Amino acid sequence: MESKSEQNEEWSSGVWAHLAAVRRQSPLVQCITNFVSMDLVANTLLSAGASPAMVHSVVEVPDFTPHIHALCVNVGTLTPDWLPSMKAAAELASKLGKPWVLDPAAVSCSGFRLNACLELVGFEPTVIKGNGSEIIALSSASPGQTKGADSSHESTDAIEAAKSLSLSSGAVVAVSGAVDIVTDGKQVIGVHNGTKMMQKITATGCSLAGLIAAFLAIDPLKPLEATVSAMSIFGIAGELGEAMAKGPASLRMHLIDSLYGLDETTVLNRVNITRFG
Ligand SMILES: Nc1ncnc2c1ncn2[C@@H]1O[C@H](COP(=O)(O)OP(=O)(O)OP(=O)(O)O)[C@@H](O)[C@H]1O
Ligand SMILES: Cc1ncsc1CCO
Ligand SMILES: [Mg+2]
Repeated sequence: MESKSEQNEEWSSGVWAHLAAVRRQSPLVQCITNFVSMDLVANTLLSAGASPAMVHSVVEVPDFTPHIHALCVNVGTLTPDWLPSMKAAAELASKLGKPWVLDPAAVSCSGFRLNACLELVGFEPTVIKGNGSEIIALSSASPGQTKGADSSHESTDAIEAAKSLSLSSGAVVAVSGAVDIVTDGKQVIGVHNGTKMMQKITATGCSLAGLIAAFLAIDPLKPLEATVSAMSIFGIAGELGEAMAKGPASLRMHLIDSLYGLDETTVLNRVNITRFG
């Protein structure tokens, strides 16, 4: 049986290899994301070495989506006129075998949003990334209590919901929080990187979903590993950023700078990943 630190060492080299591949290959990531998050998602992707494109219109999907390497769909500010482009892009990405991420942001806000997310799950996302409350609501297909975009659950409260959603949808399910949880329905991995203050910057979860899409683009056959790597890298950037920050606004800036400047030694030293169960 491998020790915890041996397991962590194995993960670390994979995490660095994934970031290096994103920087080398600069995958094109189409993002249909909410108004709050567009800027931070795009800047996160650029700092990681990927190429973001916020292409939203349904009329552009047939021309553009065939050229992308991955797609991220986020329903955070959903209105009825946005849903057709999300569905069209998701359907085409799936048909063309391109990885895509669904972020069911604030899914509990309304029946409209919950139904939209359930429809999008039908287009077979590669990864579903939400916070604890979002994953619990989507997994049970019932809204429960809502705090809007914020979570009222710990990510670890959502482990069973995440496993069940993964088995029913075929997607890898990622739950962000103090410990980021990633599961394919069988394995459950915990990523312990990150810092509490990241919750105080709006759209860090949305940016993480975009980053996961970039990591899927460079390792599409290993969605669990690519997702774990993206979560660890984003968390490490947050940890380094916090050391320079005075509060959330400067953490936002330092997080982006830290992501841009990450080197191999820092990544290998800071990755903190364990298996659950
Ligand atoms: N208590 C915590 N300790 C460490 N890291 C945290 C903590 N809470 C959140 N994070 C990190 O913050 C990032 C965003 O996660 P969070 O769960 O807040 O997303 P979210 O609710 O979807 O955010 P948003 O909807 O604003 O985009 C993740 O990288 C996560 O690991
Ligand atoms: C604050 C907020 N409201 C809808 S989406 C969003 C960004 C974080 O999900
Ligand atoms: Mg979110």
